[in-house]
Amino acid sequence: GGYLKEPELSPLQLCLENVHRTLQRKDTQGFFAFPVNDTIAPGYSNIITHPMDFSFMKYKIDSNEYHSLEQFREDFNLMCNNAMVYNAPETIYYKAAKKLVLSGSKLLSPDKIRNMYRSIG
Ligand SMILES: COc1ccc(OC)c(-c2cc(C(C)=O)n3cccnc23)c1
Repeated sequence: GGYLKEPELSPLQLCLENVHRTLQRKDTQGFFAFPVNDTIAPGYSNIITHPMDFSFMKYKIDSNEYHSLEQFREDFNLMCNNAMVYNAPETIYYKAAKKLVLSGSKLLSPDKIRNMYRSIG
């Protein structure tokens, strides 16, 4: 809308926005909404070499950096795995990541991915 040129989203981008929104809704506490920083997580940047969070994934969708659903799933799994590397198993972050990665594995199963590709033609 409006007079400024808004980039039209491709079918894959629209599909990724939907998947991203569905997964982010499960992060009710917002632990995965933004990058983890060394202030709230001491030594984080020394331990986690490839940080990932939902805001960065959204940026990558909108800048058309994902060329497949699988590439998106890799970033999602990276984000959850980072939390299970940095945080001890008894922490709320580790437990939230474990639950989130399970949700993602269901939503992004090979069968679900196949059906999504069929729907975007
Ligand atoms: C307590 O409130 C918040 C708010 C935002 C957070 O990350 C964006 C986090 C957070 C998120 C994480 C993760 C995901 O490892 N974390 C690890 C240690 C300490 N804090 C966090 C916690």
